[in-house]
Amino acid sequence: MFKHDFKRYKRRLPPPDLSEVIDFSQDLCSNIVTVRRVSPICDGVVRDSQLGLKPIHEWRVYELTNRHGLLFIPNPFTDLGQRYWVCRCLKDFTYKPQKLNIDEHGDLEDGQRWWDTCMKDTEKGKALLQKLRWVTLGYHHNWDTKMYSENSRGPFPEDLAVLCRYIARVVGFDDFSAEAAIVNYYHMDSTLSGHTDNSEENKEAPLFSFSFGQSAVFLLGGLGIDEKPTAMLIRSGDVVVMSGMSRLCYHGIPRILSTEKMPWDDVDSKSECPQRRRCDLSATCDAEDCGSAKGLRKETNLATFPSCFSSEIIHSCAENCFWEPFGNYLRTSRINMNVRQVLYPGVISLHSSDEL
Ligand SMILES: O=C(O)CCC(=O)C(=O)O
Ligand SMILES: [Fe+2]
Repeated sequence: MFKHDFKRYKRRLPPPDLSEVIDFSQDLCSNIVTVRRVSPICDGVVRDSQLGLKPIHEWRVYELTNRHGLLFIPNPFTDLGQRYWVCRCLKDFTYKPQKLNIDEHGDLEDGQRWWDTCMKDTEKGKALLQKLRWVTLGYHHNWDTKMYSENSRGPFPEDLAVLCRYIARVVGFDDFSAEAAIVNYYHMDSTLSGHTDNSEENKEAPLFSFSFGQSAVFLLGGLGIDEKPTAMLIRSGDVVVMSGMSRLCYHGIPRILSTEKMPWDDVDSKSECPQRRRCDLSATCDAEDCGSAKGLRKETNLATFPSCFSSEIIHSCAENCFWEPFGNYLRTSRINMNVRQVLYPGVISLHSSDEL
């Protein structure tokens, strides 16, 4: 059943019927029996820092009633918050010590950075932009053995760990610790076939999935491959939490859907930077009417971000001329940050046999 639906949504011609795909951006009414609304926990979690997220009382949190523990939070991010993570995924998570799928291709010299090389406006740069498919952070996922190892563990970005810890507390998980992530980069024809994520020693901890850019059809099946999956539409900014029983369920992405309008397009269209120059990281655009300025600069108050967030990125990504290449990338791409806890609470390393 999973494979059958996967093929149906993947099909190009005739295009699939999307009427059964749950769209959480609509106010869901009670005729969708498979979804219930749950309350985010504000008490004790509210703090001055908003981390590029909307205030918690504005969040909606849904749970699938047929797959307990599958939580869906339609875009809790501010526009600046989304831009921040997109810049981190494209500019900062894409060089050593992170692992990239293109590491073995020999396209990048030692020390050369993927995003900088892609932005050089050369044929090679353009081709390289399309080649990046995944990056691993923290404990690097080994695609062959499907095992993590102490020998293949890098630092986990503190800002991403803080974001996950915050969202985890709002949905009732007090001791989540982000230790591994796969960042997936999809183009319009990309798919991710049905799989379960069970490489983690601790399979009880939830998994957090953040998506930016083009939309996607997300299928969540049962523990086995034969159950009919539930189809959900994931839009830019949406957060999916796989916890409880849903943590080990089959899931996959049969289709990327092109989205006419991105959350930040309103800001963009009103506000092309008149200087048409790229603000570099060390200088924010000083053009008075750089449109970015109006809506997004207001959000760059560093008091609302913990110090582990990059203040350079916070300030730069509010500027449209800095943001432009990132926004362009997203017009035909989707980015998904898939974050897992690997170890049980209180455990500091894996007890794998290769360490003994
Ligand atoms: O792209 C997604 O939404 C899902 C990615 C995923 O399932 C994974 O990385 O294991
Ligand atoms: Fe997965």
